[in-house]
Amino acid sequence: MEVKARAPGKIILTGEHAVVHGSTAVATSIGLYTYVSLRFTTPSDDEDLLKLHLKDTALEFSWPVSRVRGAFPESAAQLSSTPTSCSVENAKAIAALVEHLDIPEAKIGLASGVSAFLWLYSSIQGFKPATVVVTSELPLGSGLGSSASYCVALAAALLACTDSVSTDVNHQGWLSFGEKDLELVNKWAFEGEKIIHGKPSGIDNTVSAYGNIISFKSGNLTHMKSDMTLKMLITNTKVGRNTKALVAGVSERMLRHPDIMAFVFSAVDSISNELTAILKSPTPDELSVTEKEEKIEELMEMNQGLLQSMGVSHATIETVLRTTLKYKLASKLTGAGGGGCVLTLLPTCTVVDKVVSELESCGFQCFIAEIGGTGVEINFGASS
Ligand SMILES: Nc1ncnc2c1ncn2[C@@H]1O[C@H](COP(=O)(O)OP(=O)(O)O)[C@@H](O)[C@H]1O
Ligand SMILES: C[C@@](O)(CCOP(=O)(O)O)CC(=O)O
Ligand SMILES: [Mg+2]
Repeated sequence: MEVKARAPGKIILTGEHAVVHGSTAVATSIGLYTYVSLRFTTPSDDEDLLKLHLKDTALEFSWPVSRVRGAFPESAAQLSSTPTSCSVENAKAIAALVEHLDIPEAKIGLASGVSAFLWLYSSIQGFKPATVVVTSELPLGSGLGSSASYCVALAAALLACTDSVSTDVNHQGWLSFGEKDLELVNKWAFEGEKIIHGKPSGIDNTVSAYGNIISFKSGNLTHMKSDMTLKMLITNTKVGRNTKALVAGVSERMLRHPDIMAFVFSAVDSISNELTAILKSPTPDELSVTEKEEKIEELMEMNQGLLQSMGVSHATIETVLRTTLKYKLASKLTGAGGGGCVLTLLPTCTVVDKVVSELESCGFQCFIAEIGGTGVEINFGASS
């Protein structure tokens, strides 16, 4: 049996980092996906291996299933219907399995992704031999939620082959999950994100699982219906960074300056609430599209200022801000910052050629995001 899952990346329009501390954030899925295919070994394969092939990074790992089973001290009974956090003891067992892989130093960030795989696989599928192949259209570690889409696609493919969800294996083409099953996929993906991020808010896996535009606060999601067409330019500064370290840095700043940071997070909450109101209000309303765009630009600028005060901007992000401002366009970082990607709102009728070529001359990569669209889906047709 073979199943494939795909889960989208995301952009955070407002509220990153503050959302980890209880503020509202607004995010939307984008049309770039991570794909996971899962194939169980058949007796004719004569293999007793669990294989993970990370195609984009050209890395392939395998473990004898007996070694994986033996490594877990709290030998995981199959837990597929009960999303469970990885205990300290199990984390140590996983670390030992990952240490043996000799991941090249330049790609060591992948170790947390491999650890998340081992936890999700052993918890949901137990200790069966299989081959799992991962490919992604998202740049890794750039603020577009590659970690969440990886965890959501993994959880979806793994759960699709259990009795914990009800799926139609005879369906041709891409298939969405029912509401309860989607909730289960999302909860498991969150457990994977915890291994990669340390302290995720849950917004990234939630928007990847559900798709479209959402507002999110303290673990609760609100689906948003908006008739406004948002066009965003994404500029990848190509400066690598790690979400876990940036989130930890903001928490440390909060411990040093609790009163100030409480105001910063509260201001971000208000920004996200204003954005939500603008996006939800019907057009034509008392506000024209142009007025709405101007308000969104101002909210993005204010959010960027607050992200700077959290300490997560970067010289390259500032270069993008300065460059786009020359063309009277507003920008903000998206995701964890510290490099990664920057969003620029493209109001109706904006001509982007000049700003894009200036940004590209700085060595950045620009593209226009396809916003919204479906969340995670599965496909039982092997070749689709
Ligand atoms: N396609 C993938 N294959 C393997 N690991 C992945 C993949 N996508 C994401 N990851 C894991 O997620 C990490 C990047 O996550 P993160 O720092 O949160 O950045 P972002 O989520 O913004 O891309 C990678 O270093 C890796 O551990
Ligand atoms: C910084 C944060 O708000 C978003 C991180 O997104 P990304 O991993 O940089 O794509 C963290 C979180 O919400 O878990
Ligand atoms: Mg991430």
